[in-house]
Amino acid sequence: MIKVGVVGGTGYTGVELLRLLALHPQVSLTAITSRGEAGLPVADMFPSLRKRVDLRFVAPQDAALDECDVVFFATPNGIAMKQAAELVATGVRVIDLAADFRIRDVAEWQKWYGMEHAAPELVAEAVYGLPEVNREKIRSARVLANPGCYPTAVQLGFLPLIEAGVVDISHLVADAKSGVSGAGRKAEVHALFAEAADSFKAYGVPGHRHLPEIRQGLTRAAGTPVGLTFVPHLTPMIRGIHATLYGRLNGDVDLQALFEKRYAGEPFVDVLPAGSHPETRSVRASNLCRIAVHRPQGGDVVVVLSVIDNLVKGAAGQAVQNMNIMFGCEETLGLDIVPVSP
Ligand SMILES: NC(=O)C1=CN([C@@H]2O[C@H](COP(=O)(O)OP(=O)(O)OC[C@H]3O[C@@H](n4cnc5c(N)ncnc54)[C@H](OP(=O)(O)O)[C@@H]3O)[C@@H](O)[C@H]2O)C=CC1
Ligand SMILES: CC(=O)N[C@@H](CCC(=O)OP(=O)(O)O)C(=O)O
Repeated sequence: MIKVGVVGGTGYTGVELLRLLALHPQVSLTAITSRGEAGLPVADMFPSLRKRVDLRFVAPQDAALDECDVVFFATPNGIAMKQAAELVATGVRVIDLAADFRIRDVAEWQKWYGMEHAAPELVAEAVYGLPEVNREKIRSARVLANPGCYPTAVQLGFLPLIEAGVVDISHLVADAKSGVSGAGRKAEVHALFAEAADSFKAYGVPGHRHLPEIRQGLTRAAGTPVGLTFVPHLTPMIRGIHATLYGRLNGDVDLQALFEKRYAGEPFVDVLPAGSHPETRSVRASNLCRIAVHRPQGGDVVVVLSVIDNLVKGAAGQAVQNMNIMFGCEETLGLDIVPVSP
């Protein structure tokens, strides 16, 4: 059994991790932390976990974390980088759902995240956990940087085009919409029902912190820097990301065959039949990314539609997928979920 700790068990990605891990046949949940709720039974805060999770919250520095095989950090940016080195030194593997280890250029990370990095030496060894790209490196990772939610949807949509060299990489456009749970469980005015419901808005147009992460992944695939415009939007749904991606084609190519071939054998990427329009509800609560590719009017613009559940393939599900790879489990273990609909 894999002994698992979760730092940040009271947040949205934390409780999503618990939902998935509670039924994972190879996992023994060992420590779940909260700063304010230490001592409280987890199921008292989340009745959905009654009779599934039989632990009480402990403090984030509790010694029980040292006894784990792997610790997930479902915490705000800047927390895992302070605790990871100590855990890794005692043989505990770390999976960070935040962004502390995602950007290889530490100066670039510090610019976007507005803080000094506490463990630059771990950034150098950390593995970026997008299994569809990095599966082999993930197996032996001691520090795993779980990708961001928008970066997951956008990279999976663009990668087949970039890897095949069929798109103009200097003018890529990613127009992405997220549900409100993307902002986390902490109280914030813009996420209040009366602010976010029955309304729709873009944000972060001059520059969102996921831009350097997406650019890093696409540049690696292209082998040369890409030009990307990324515009996130907040949409009044709870879960889900819908990314609409645009690029100019270099020549004639069978786009449907290209995408089907790239993701053949990938358990969590579903390339839909030609002409499809995926809905976020078709992946709700599952670890799937569903993709459709279009070439409107037979012109030279390709439009890719990519949908995920931000809390699952965009966070906790991908983190469990990475844990499965790191510990030699079947990659789909605990993640074989039929999406909830409606
Ligand atoms: N929501 C989403 O869709 C996605 C989120 N992420 C990333 O995952 C991380 C968690 O996000 P999310 O679950 O939404 O956030 P929440 O705000 O919902 O939860 C944050 C959690 O972190 C804990 N926490 C806060 N500060 C500290 C601290 N100083 N030390 C230890 N624990 C702390 C809180 O617990 P307590 O206060 O009880 O200690 C809480 O459990 C973030 O980095 C986020 O950017 C990544 C992809 C998608
Ligand atoms: C809707 C919303 O607010 N989304 C968040 C992004 C989601 C997230 O948590 O960011 P990471 O994946 O980097 O951790 C935002 O734009 O800040």
